[in-house]
Amino acid sequence: MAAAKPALACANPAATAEQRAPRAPTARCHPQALRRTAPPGAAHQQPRRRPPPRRRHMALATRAGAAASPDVAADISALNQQFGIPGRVEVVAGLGGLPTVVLKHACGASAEVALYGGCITSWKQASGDEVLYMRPDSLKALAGPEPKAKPISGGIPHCFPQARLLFCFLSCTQRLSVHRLLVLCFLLCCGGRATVCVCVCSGHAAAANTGDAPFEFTAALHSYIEVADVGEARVRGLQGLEYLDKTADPANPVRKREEREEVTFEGPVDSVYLKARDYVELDVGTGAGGTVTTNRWDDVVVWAPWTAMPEFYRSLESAQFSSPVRLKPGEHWRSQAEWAVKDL
Ligand SMILES: O=P(O)(O)OC[C@H]1O[C@@H](O)[C@H](O)[C@@H](O)[C@@H]1O
Repeated sequence: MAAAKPALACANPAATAEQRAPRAPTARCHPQALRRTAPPGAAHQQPRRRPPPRRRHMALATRAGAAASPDVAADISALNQQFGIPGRVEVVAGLGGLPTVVLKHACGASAEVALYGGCITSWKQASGDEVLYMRPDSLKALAGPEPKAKPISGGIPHCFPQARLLFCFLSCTQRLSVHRLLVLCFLLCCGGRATVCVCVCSGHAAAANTGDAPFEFTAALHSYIEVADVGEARVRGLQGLEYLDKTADPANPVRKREEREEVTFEGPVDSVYLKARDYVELDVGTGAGGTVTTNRWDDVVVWAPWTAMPEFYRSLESAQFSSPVRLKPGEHWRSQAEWAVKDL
């Protein structure tokens, strides 16, 4: 699994010494990304050995408000009888004190999911390196009083009508027997009904119309990926696609065709690539990067704000934007996105 490799650092043995060495800090680099840059040689180290995991699992139908109660621990323990996944799950007070589910795989990779919006707020590689970016302004907003007025911006928010402002329910568990990944399902009820499944390196989104009228929506997995060097970051896999350029005026996007093999960032970018391929990669500027493989998401959004603040992240999203999903009563929709960190 890609998660076993050092995050966002070049681990390609064939790379030159210059390519393998961490890049010198530049004024345009985000400090967090720099701290994560692997030291020379680290790319070849084996992930730290960890003690055998305790087998603990997650609660069925756990209410967000009860997430930290002793009952939850009991539920988790009971579920351990049912599933034999190599890892453990904990419910903690996460960002802004929000109830957050932590999934830890035996290989060392982990993910954190805030029940507020079902937002994935952290995804760490086996090496401990964080892949996702959390916006500092978002963290400040989360520290405010309830009810939350703003969604979490950062990590991987689930864009679905109203979903980012709702607390979700931890709904069920399942085991992927082939990959033996930890999987959690979060249930968001809003208009229709959406289920978001998260495992350590992939996500499923599903929606069902449980009402008695047709239901239409757009949706996205709005993944924020932190980059080490914005000047070196590039996205591949978009050449030849039509896209809506929303940079100048989001309400009146300009339709264009992408001629570049690699999309680079010299200023703000806000583009919706239409009918995109199911594989895109973001080279973060270290010779490695994040890849997204999708199933049944039509579009890809590349969004890079260019603010006065030194926020160097890129949002590479799987989206259903150009053709809204229309569900009749009783119908359902399902899609999948899988993220990985690879040498590119
Ligand atoms: O809601 P957030 O996380 O602040 O992100 C907003 C941005 O999300 C992007 O998906 C859109 O393309 C941008 O137009 C928009 O500004």
